[in-house]
Amino acid sequence: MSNSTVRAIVTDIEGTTTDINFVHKVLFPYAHSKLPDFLRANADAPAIAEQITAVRSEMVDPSAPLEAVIDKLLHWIETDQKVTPLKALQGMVWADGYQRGDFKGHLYSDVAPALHQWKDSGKALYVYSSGSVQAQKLLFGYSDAGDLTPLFSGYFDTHIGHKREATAYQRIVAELDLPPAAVLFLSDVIEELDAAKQAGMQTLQLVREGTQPGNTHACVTRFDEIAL
Ligand SMILES: CSCCC(=O)C(=O)COP(=O)(O)O
Ligand SMILES: [Mg+2]
Repeated sequence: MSNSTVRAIVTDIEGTTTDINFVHKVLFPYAHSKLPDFLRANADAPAIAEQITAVRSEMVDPSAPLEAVIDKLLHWIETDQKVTPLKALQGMVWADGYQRGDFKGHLYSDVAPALHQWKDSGKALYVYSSGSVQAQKLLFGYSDAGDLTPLFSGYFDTHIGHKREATAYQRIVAELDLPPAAVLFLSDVIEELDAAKQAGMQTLQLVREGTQPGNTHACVTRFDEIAL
């Protein structure tokens, strides 16, 4: 694929830059095991109390005890719910894991060279993931290709909207202050690509191992197949 009209690239993480197995078999189990004690120890810290309040607002009983809040969060992890307060708390717990060297952020081997090349050729790079902005910065900051955060001009999470809704992409494009057609969105998930296309963005599906290709968006299997 060759396209010189692209001025900015917005990339998804899970299934696009990063193996789904890293997210589901390393990050989610780590959060599942550490979150209960993290919350018990830090529930009164303002940044954490704010997220606990946000979880309670999603529960039938808004004054549910902390242990019920923990059970709710563990259920959301087990069922891969993209709920904003869960994502914020996961980011806080993963910070400790990255800093201790328990794991590094997985990137497919083609990702870092392509990001460097696109940045060097004047493209602005952004991330849009359901993981919190903190979690995104950690994954790219402690990645197995080194600290890639200087390459990115910005990060978006579910505070801007949900990834299957066109309004989220309209807001992203407005923040980038570019025409939608000058922005390329990369993802493995057809519903996300459909929403981005509805907002006027260019789209490209990453078909990594195990991804089902669709037929409504152009596809590549690796970042080095994308010539911009
Ligand atoms: C930012 S790393 C953790 C990813 C995550 O929590 C997640 O739910 C994956 O979401 P994505 O939008 O990247 O598919
Ligand atoms: Mg994805």
